[in-house]
Amino acid sequence: MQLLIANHPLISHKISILRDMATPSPIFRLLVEELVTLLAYEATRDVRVESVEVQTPLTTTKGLKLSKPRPLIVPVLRAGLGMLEGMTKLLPTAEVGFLGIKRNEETLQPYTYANRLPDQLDNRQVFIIDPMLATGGTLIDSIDYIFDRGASSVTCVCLLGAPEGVRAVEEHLASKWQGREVKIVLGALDEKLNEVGYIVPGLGDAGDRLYGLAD
Ligand SMILES: O=P(O)(O)OC[C@H]1O[C@H](OP(=O)(O)OP(=O)(O)O)[C@H](O)[C@@H]1O
Ligand SMILES: O=c1cc[nH]c(=O)[nH]1
Ligand SMILES: [Mg+2]
Repeated sequence: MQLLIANHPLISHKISILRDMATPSPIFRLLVEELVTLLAYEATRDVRVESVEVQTPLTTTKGLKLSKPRPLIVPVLRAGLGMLEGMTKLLPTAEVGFLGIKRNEETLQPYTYANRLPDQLDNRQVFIIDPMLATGGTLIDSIDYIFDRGASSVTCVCLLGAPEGVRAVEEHLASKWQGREVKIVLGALDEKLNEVGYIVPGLGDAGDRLYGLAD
């Protein structure tokens, strides 16, 4: 597993505003979208491409285009939906599949309430988007759904991660999916989880910050 933590002043600046509890939902949504576009630049570095010949007004030259099968973007509902627009801006030809996963706030166990993924993902490059990687349970289940369908690689784009969650994902991959290609791109690696499974310093509940209270 490859872990990539963005180290860029613009990203840190935008994340600091997200962390601020006074930032209202409309600004929060805008910043999430901007951040995803910045992180997606790094996350898509290994996207598969093939050569094409391009006719410019002056000559023909070699260029690149995204290979088929097209990449698949999977936002994990609800909070991951806030990252979809930013991601499709960079990968406009990608397909989109959906996973609805909510963790039980007492047990911290994830529960899947929606799954609209293609049955077959053979040889597909998949991008999971979810702002928060806390205990890692949600990401582990998401990765399992995708590798069970035959995908060749998974890149996870998250805004904030906790060391405990990154470790849990790494251990799971080593025990179940050794040799599969997984990259995690984080806007920031935070300090720890608190006693109720929230990322510290974090930004609170990403779904609530994006869309208001729904629990
Ligand atoms: O790493 P974990 O401990 O599994 O926690 C991370 C999950 O928690 C949040 O979703 P939540 O369950 O709050 O659902 P929501 O997006 O509907 O608010 C977040 O968007 C992740 O999906
Ligand atoms: O800090 C956290 C942890 C899980 N989910 C969130 O939205 N925030
Ligand atoms: Mg939530």
